[in-house]
Amino acid sequence: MVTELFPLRDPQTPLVLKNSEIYFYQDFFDAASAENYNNSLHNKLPWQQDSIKLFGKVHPQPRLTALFGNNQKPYTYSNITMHPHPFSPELLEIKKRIEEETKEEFTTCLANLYRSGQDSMGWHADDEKELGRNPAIASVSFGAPRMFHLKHKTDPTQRYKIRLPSGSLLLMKGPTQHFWLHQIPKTSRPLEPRINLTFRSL
Ligand SMILES: O=C(O)CCC(=O)C(=O)O
Ligand SMILES: [Fe+2]
Repeated sequence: MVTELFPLRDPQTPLVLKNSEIYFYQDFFDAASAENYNNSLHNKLPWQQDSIKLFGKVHPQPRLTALFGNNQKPYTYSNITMHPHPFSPELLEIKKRIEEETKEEFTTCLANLYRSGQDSMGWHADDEKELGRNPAIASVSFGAPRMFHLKHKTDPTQRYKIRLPSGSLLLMKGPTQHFWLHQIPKTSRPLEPRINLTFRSL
């Protein structure tokens, strides 16, 4: 059974999931700013489509991506190595807002563009070595709402989903990546594109 989670009244209170520290701000950006960011990031970011190797076969990734950083460090996940572009003023503005709220500092942003409900991201944890132990990952969403699924790595009773609307911020920190996997599943509902920015520190 997958239990749907809803925002808490106070976004500075962590969600009640064991072995995790997850915060959810449903309206981190107001509707007008979220709409502006959605349009402008869609048009301006240098989107690319990499290929991934799954069970020995090469597939185009089911979404577009772009990496930004304030250092030159490449980021490797799922056998893909990405090299960062410099941050645009707009991405820096978003990063600053998130850093002020979360009291975390980020060096790197992975941008994901889900062109339709057919684009997705499979189960994974953001546990790459270069992120260090107990990484803070701040994830903002613009455009069509999508379901974000969480499942505990060793306790099969622990499965949740949370709807990420435009302008929301999800912050995962502490032991979360050690104990939990997350995914954005495909959906057959016709959907507009969605942009997700995940801020990390490398
Ligand atoms: O699109 C999302 O909300 C999730 C993105 C994600 O998990 C990632 O980039 O590692
Ligand atoms: Fe992730």
